[in-house]
Amino acid sequence: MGQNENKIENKIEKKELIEAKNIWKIYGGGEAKTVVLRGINLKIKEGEFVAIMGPSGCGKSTLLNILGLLDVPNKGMVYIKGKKTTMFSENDRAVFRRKISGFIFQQFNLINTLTALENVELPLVLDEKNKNYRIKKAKKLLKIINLGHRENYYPNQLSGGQQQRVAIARALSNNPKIIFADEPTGNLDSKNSREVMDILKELNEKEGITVIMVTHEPEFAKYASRIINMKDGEIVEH
Ligand SMILES: Nc1ncnc2c1ncn2[C@@H]1O[C@H](COP(=O)(O)OP(=O)(O)OP(=O)(O)O)[C@@H](O)[C@H]1O
Repeated sequence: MGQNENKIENKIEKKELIEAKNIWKIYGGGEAKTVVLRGINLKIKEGEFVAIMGPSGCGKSTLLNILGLLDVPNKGMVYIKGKKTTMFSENDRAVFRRKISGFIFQQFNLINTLTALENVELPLVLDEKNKNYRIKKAKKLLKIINLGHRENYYPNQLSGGQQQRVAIARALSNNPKIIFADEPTGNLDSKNSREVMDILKELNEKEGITVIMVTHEPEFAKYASRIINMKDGEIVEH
């Protein structure tokens, strides 16, 4: 088969990785009732880099958490590779979060009493990988993000940009297929932000990892292959 045909086949084979159908999220009741998501419909294919944008409070993080199975909607359905996630057991959801997904947050969420190396190793400890494998893998990942020389530093001895890179290495330790990033540059200056975005872009382009990222910043949304704009709990524009 020629190269062109191969390319076409790859295109056809790119499946729906995540589909959200009519997602509603409502907090509280009575006067305190807040409708955060109002019937969101969304499809994300394998290998996409999607940026979710919109004003503060419009429901971006809530949507990301629901797509990443960290949270559940009040109504509607999330499908992972066509499978209804309501059919997932609590264990299936945990496996999806631990083995298929990597999470990156604005606040880095590193453990301050663990070194950079130990932070990256942690998901592998939870995954019961042996010590040799863990250390080898964590060292390799720290090298990839150019922090090999800081493996024994604690988070408070690292700059914000370095901490976020450690958090990325940690998110990569389980070879995830999808990275969920919630304002990954929110606490970084523009130089460090660009570095983090370049890493995400490279992971997407070279490793084929699907990236779903919430951001405020149009400059960084441009790294994505698709931008989804939200307003008041709805998607207003793809
Ligand atoms: N646990 C909760 N209980 C009640 N309301 C909540 C809860 N979590 C979020 N909300 C509300 O849901 C709305 C959407 O929050 P969300 O964090 O998804 O917005 P966002 O678009 O990510 O905002 P930002 O850009 O400021 O992070 C907000 O009005 C928030 O106050």
